[in-house]
Amino acid sequence: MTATLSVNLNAVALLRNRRDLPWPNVTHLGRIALQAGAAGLTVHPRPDQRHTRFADLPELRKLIDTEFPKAEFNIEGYPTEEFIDLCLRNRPEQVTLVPDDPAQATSDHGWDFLRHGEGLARVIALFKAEDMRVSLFADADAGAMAAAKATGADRVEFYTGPYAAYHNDSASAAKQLQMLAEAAQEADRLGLGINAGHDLTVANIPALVRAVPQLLEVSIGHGLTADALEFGMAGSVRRFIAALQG
Ligand SMILES: CC(=O)[C@@H](O)[C@H](O)COP(=O)(O)O
Ligand SMILES: NCC(=O)COP(=O)(O)O
Repeated sequence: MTATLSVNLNAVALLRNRRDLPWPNVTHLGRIALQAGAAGLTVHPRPDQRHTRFADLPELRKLIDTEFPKAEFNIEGYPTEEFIDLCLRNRPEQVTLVPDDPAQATSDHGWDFLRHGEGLARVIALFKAEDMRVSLFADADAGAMAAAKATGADRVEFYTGPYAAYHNDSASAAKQLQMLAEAAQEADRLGLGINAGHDLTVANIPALVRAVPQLLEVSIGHGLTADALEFGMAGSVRRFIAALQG
């Protein structure tokens, strides 16, 4: 089964925020992405609202509900009270919990499931009681998958930054792919669904989907937005979907 594409709109929002002007329109770029075949939209509203703003979320929820009822909304973030409230108010199909400090420039590691498992389990139970699927941002570590499963999460999202970083070093990339493949096999054995994301591109996706055939969903923002500056949002969504087909 081909992994689905969820387009992360953070980079579009960052461009919008440069001026006090309503363009580029985040909701309309999301509409174009869904019209072009994306299966869903992702945002990671950070506490400082540096890119995606809290006010963007109800607009994206309304877009999916009224124009693309089969699409999914995926909200990513660290489970503060503010984030939990944002999710309860905007009711995403999927919540992806990420262990980011507010000061971080971007997401750059997965959860320490042994250290944070109990707290995660409480938040996960809350979201699942509201019929939201929960995914946990995870490093490619097969040995951590049992602790991830014990939290009650539905899926893990493997952090693909370390793989993507070696775009000019095939031996190191191969090692990262092996770690991803082994972690995915263990997650699958335990009944965890498998997502992936961070720094994915048209160039590095085919090897990833070959190494991780269990992949259900990729969420892509930075590389797709950069691609869209050249090919347009609709063209880039089609390019990334083709890359997912291997
Ligand atoms: C969790 C992850 O890797 C990305 O989803 C995240 O959205 C990146 O955040 P920025 O867009 O703020 O870099
Ligand atoms: N979860 C990954 C995501 O949503 C987007 O990451 P990136 O493609 O902006 O690096």
